[in-house]
Amino acid sequence: MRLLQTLTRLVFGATPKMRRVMAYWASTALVYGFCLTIVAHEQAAGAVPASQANLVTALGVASLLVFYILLRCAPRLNIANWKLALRQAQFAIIFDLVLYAVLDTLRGAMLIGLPVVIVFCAFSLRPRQTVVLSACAVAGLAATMTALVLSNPAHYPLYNECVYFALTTFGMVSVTAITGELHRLRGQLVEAVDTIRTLATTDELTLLANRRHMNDLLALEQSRRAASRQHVCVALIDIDFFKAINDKFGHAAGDAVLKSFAREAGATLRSGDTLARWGGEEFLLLMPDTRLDEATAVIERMAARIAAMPVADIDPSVRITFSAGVAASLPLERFDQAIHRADEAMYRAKANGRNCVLAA
Ligand SMILES: Nc1nc2c(ncn2[C@@H]2O[C@H](COP(=O)(O)OP(=O)(O)OP(=O)(O)O)[C@@H](O)[C@H]2O)c(=O)[nH]1
Repeated sequence: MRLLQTLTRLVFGATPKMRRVMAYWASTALVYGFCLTIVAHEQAAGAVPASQANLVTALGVASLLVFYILLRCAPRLNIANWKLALRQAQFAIIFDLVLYAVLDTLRGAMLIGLPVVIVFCAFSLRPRQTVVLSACAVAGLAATMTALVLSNPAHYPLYNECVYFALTTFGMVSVTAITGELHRLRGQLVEAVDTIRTLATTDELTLLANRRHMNDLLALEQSRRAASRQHVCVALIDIDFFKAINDKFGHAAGDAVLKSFAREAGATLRSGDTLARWGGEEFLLLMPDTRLDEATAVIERMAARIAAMPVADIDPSVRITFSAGVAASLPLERFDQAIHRADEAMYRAKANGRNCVLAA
């Protein structure tokens, strides 16, 4: 079982992205394999000369190997995915047309290969690139068919080739239009997922992380620190006399205070810290890799900045202060226990006259 896993990782790569790319390559290999089986069948039936059959077989196998190596090495060689997809598609179209010219009774089967190539490009090329690729494929088909009709009109009747050409062109136009639509819908889906992610993780008023997102971050931090055993601190921060601000200046002014608080408090934090709106005028601060004395210093610095913060809509003489409780999360302790101790410290800070930071 482990040997199979190692082999799979070796052949198809370790990352999900690489495995998806290799799954596309494997599908292409299947299609090539099918076409080369037809070539072998026609060679055995004497309809295709051995020299031509061997040449296209060697070309098909070599291209599969070259693209396999390029796709596997693309991240290291810094080659963009779409560039390789485009090259693969261009080669597949030429190979398909060569097979159409080389094969005899089953050559009509090759026509379905052209729309298949366009479908394969649906998620890697831009609509304009796909349109140009389709147009080139149709032009190539027209040139191949013309050459065949001119070289041997008895074997390649003009009427038959025209019917094949018209139907294939119709198929190509339809598939190209559908891939364009798919591309547009995919763009909309990516945007919608982004919006949903933002709505699900951000507090609408303050634009800080919301409580749900903070709970996810705490769970993530819990598993991370289980391995690292580093110091982590949490702090609960509650704005003082917030009800009085609402009552005196109105709810909109209260909202402005919350927004200003979030902006100014966020500006005092280090890159690894996360401040979330935990409830109405209460905030939870998560400080990874931080000792208790460092955490207390961070919050005191924040208090000084908040006290100096001007807020639109309220009397400039009113200073905003907060009370905070900070706790170090003990090794192997769940975060909710540390948050509970920070909460108790915060209530003591309130009872002590507010506008202070107390460690649990
Ligand atoms: N403007 C505004 N007010 C809010 C929001 N969420 C909660 N509040 C108000 O915040 C106030 C909190 O009041 P209290 O819990 O009594 O706390 P406080 O007045 O700050 O008193 P202490 O915490 O003891 O200093 C309540 O009046 C809530 O209605 C909000 O999003 N916007």
